[in-house]
Amino acid sequence: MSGISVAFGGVAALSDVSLTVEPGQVHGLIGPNGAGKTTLFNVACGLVRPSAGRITWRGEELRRLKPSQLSTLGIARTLQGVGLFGGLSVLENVMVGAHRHARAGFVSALLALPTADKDDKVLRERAHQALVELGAESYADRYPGSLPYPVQKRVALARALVADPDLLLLDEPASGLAEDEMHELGELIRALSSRMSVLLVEHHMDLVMKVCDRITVLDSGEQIAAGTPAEVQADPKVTEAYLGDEVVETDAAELARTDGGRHV
Ligand SMILES: Nc1ncnc2c1ncn2[C@@H]1O[C@H](COP(=O)(O)OP(=O)(O)OP(=O)(O)O)[C@@H](O)[C@H]1O
Repeated sequence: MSGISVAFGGVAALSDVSLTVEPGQVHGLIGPNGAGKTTLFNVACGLVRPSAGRITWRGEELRRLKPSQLSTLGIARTLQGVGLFGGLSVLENVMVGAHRHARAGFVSALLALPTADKDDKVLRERAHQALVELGAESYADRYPGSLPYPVQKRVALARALVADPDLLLLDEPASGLAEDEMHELGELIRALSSRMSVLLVEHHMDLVMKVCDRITVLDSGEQIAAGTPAEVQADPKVTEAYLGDEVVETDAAELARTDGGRHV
């Protein structure tokens, strides 16, 4: 993505931001609250159309990118909300992510032609493998609503992985996870980078520093730093941006205490 700008109702959410995810690398996108991370992530998913800038994928410019194009482009994503289908089993949810590997079209599936049957078997097998990779195969027949949040997150990740993407977009995959689950997630993301590139939006700094090859830092819609984890950590502009954020959070916590926490 280069020179990306986005404005919501005249207010700039992103100004001239550029970011390249290199093949086989994990690229972190960080910044304090309201920095513009989700907005940039949504631009990459085709959910938000930038007012300026270019999105290029494998050397070709993607004009008017739509979320529905992602799977054909070899791009998969997980969103902040888990977004599983409540009426489908875990296995079926994951199968939805694998549909780009189906050879039969919608019509033959509808008419239950033999190709569709064969496809169904292949997709089931792929989905099962993805669940095994995420250690969630024992939940295959359960429904998402009955599962703990961390398991739902794994299923959502399995659904993204089953498409065998070249680029995986992850928006806050560690939110709501316990320390050991976060550690496992870190190992998994590192392992994934041998077969795909990853763009990771994440608040947990330990995780970001551990798994990313490169990091872009946003603050108030502007790119304030980019580089390796060590370079970014040593950048005074980054420390300053986060300090401001902590002061705001401390104020909020203080307010909650003095107000008995009723309004915060
Ligand atoms: N749909 C929208 N309409 C109006 N303003 C928006 C919209 N989405 C985001 N914004 C504004 O754009 C700015 C960037 O928001 P964004 O959610 O991208 O930041 P973020 O870095 O992801 O924040 P957080 O870490 O809190 O999730 C904020 O000022 C936010 O209020």
